[in-house]
Amino acid sequence: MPAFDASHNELISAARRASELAYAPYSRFPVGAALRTASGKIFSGCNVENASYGLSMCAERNAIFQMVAAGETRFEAIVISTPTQTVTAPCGACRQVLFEFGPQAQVLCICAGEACLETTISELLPHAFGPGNLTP
Ligand SMILES: O=c1ccn([C@H]2C[C@H](O)[C@@H](CO)O2)c(=O)[nH]1
Ligand SMILES: [Zn+2]
Repeated sequence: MPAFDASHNELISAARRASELAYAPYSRFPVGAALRTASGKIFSGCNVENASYGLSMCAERNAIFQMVAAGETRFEAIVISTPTQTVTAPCGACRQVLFEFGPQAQVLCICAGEACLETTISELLPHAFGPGNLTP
């Protein structure tokens, strides 16, 4: 079954809710992310910026870190939500971190407009470097 069939509505609501909690006073670009783990749990995150701009953290990585801190290391699907007219796909740093914990994961990017992007980590990060490369 495709990863977005069963509970995509729940993930979409969680990602939208998360974007409302974004701390983005500098970019004014709120992002929310919500992922579903292999065990069926949902974790979400928003972007959290800082006056020292470079310390800002993306929504996607915050959602991943919530998952890991709760004892899970595998996710199957992630929704990324922005209140814009065009969709936002994860940045390069997030693609790398997403690959670590969900190399087969489905990715759905949604926005306030009609546009959406349904893709995969492997499509977003082809020929990825990952844990498998470290084993001889
Ligand atoms: O996929 C993305 C792209 C950007 N941001 C955040 C980082 C920064 O706080 C703001 C503008 O880049 O949006 C995310 O959270 N996820
Ligand atoms: Zn990012």
